[in-house]
Amino acid sequence: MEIIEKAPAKINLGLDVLYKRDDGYHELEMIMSSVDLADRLILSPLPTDEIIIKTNSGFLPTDRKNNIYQTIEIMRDAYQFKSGVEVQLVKNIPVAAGLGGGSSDAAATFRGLNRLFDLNATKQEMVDLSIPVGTDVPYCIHGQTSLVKGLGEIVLPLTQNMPSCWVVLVKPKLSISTPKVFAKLAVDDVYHPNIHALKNAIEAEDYHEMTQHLGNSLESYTMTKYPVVAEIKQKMLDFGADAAVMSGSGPTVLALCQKHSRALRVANSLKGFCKEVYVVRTLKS
Ligand SMILES: C[C@@](CO)(OP(=O)(O)O)[C@H](O)COP(=O)(O)OP(=O)(O)OC[C@H]1O[C@@H](n2ccc(N)nc2=O)[C@H](O)[C@@H]1O
Ligand SMILES: Nc1ncnc2c1ncn2[C@@H]1O[C@H](COP(=O)(O)OP(=O)(O)O)[C@@H](O)[C@H]1O
Repeated sequence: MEIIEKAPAKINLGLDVLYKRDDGYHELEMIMSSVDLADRLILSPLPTDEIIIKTNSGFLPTDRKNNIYQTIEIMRDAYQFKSGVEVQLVKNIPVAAGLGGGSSDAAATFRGLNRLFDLNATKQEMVDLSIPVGTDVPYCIHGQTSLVKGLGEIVLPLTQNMPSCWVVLVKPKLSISTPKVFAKLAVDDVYHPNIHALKNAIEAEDYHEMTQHLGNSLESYTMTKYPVVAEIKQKMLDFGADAAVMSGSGPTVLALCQKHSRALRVANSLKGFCKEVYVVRTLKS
């Protein structure tokens, strides 16, 4: 028996860093949504108790460092099934891009194991178990446009999906260290996007108003350190995107376009500049 699960990329339409907590982490308030750029996982049971991960990506660990591996161990512990599992991961989401690929793979593994072994786990039970795997996993288990708070463990689905549109994703060839970004952030000085206006615009299904409120507190530090990120955003706007913002801790920048022709124009204009350019759609839950 085989189970196939899709693991869509997440985007941060809004990311506000509220303050630095006593434990050193930063309290966040975010609006997250998902797009149809997705990894694919094929899960099957094994006669032994092994966990085997096979992937087309040369860069990923296939041992306990992989979020999929950790998820299988956590679910096996919680639901006491003995069987081993093989997961074939078809990686389409760029790694370490601010698109939550690893977290989405973990969420797909929770869903897939639930189906494969008839575990009857509720969404909330999976969310509770997922927190140690990664801060974006609870959102990825919910999977619909949400207000996300804390470090990512509080997920409040909005009453509406984000208005449907085209999303252009551009990832420069850069690796950005998330710990470094947070460590260097001047918290008292960051830009605070208006997350509540963004939430209200989405819930009112007002595309134009939504585009006015995209924003990311981490953007200005990253753009100063890596000017190419600012250049990508500016080019997207110059070529007619309705709005553009960096996703998560970057370096991917996303642009929203209502018209497909406009999205193609933005994408084509950036292809000579960056190798990794994707034109995708928003997802409906
Ligand atoms: C910024 C976000 C938003 O979706 O997205 P991505 O860029 O990963 O997509 C996430 O909160 C990224 O969380 P996560 O992916 O868990 O970050 P990690 O790499 O584990 O974080 C490493 C380090 O960054 C700092 N950190 C991280 C998250 C947070 N809310 N406050 C922090 O101060 C901590 O020092 C932590 O040890
Ligand atoms: N299944 C997985 N897919 C992607 N990355 C993974 C996975 N499991 C563990 N990782 C590790 O997690 C790190 C962050 O990956 P990813 O989720 O793609 O980034 P981001 O949080 O920026 O969106 C990578 O350095 C990678 O080695």
